[in-house]
Amino acid sequence: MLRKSRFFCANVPYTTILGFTGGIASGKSSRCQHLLKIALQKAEQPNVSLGVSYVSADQVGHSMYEPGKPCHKKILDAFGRDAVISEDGVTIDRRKLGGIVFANKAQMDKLNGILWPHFDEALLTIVEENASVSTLQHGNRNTLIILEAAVLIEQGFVKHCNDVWLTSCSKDEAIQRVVKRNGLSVAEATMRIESQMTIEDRLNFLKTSGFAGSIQHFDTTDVTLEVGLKQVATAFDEYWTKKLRPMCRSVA
Ligand SMILES: CC(C)(COP(=O)(O)OP(=O)(O)OC[C@H]1O[C@@H](n2cnc3c(N)ncnc32)[C@H](O)[C@@H]1O)[C@@H](O)C(=O)NCCC(=O)NCCS
Ligand SMILES: Nc1ncnc2c1ncn2[C@@H]1O[C@H](COP(=O)(O)OP(=O)(O)OP(=O)(O)O)[C@@H](O)[C@H]1O
Repeated sequence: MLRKSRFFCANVPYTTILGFTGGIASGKSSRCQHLLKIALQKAEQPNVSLGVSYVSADQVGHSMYEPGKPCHKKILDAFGRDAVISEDGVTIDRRKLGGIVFANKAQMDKLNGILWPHFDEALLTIVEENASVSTLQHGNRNTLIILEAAVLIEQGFVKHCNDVWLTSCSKDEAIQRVVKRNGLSVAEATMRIESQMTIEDRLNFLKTSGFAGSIQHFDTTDVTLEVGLKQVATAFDEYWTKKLRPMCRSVA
């Protein structure tokens, strides 16, 4: 069962976190960027008091092991300095680290064991900062945070989300996209894809774990990017009309 979210920000109580998750190369980023654009357009309508922000859990994850941060030293100690250090001798080389962890589940578990205990705190801090800026600086009564996170469910941040949108595509399609985009071999791409939950497991978790929010799933296998983005716009129109618009009216 999902534990109750402890997300509560005293100054910014009207925050909606829309979690966006899905497998590698399933189309999250392109859809999130489109969602951000259309949500910002809605927020500009007359008599609407809404701030909109985008948070990338990937970027937050990277920032957690910048030089000087506690996880930097922990990763060097756990994986060996020579195995993961970049040419500058200071920063951790994500390509090297990714090569190790995506090839071996035990190594991935080791990395997650270092980072994930601090991930909630790191993400909540960014969410609260965005919500505070929206409310205190821009005077918005409500804030929508679009949170893109491949491991939203695995890591547990889903408990803080009001609603969850997901992308998926077939394994073959994902392999092709990763090979093309990341220049990896088919075997390497397959290992990355297999290191994550399947869409069936993700949907099953949401439906059986007590998650109370709405769920929207986009299968991107056989749709062009253009059609895929239109699907997102249509889904957001409904989300806007039914959920956000009623609570975002500005007070005269
Ligand atoms: C493994 C790392 C070094 C690879 O870095 P790299 O720059 O090559 O890739 P990037 O960060 O852009 O991730 C690419 C994709 O890999 C997948 N991925 C990343 N971390 C994980 C993970 N812990 N478990 C499963 N899949 C992951 C995601 O689909 C992500 O979109 C990096 O992703 C990392 O530090 N991951 C651990 C932190 C984490 O859990 N981040 C995910 C937040 S959603
Ligand atoms: N519907 C689609 N049809 C064809 N290609 C697509 C489609 N959606 C996304 N792509 C392509 O697949 C690749 C991955 O897309 P995107 O970066 O949006 O996925 P992602 O889920 O954020 O990936 P990752 O988590 O690995 O960063 C990109 O090269 C993108 O152009």
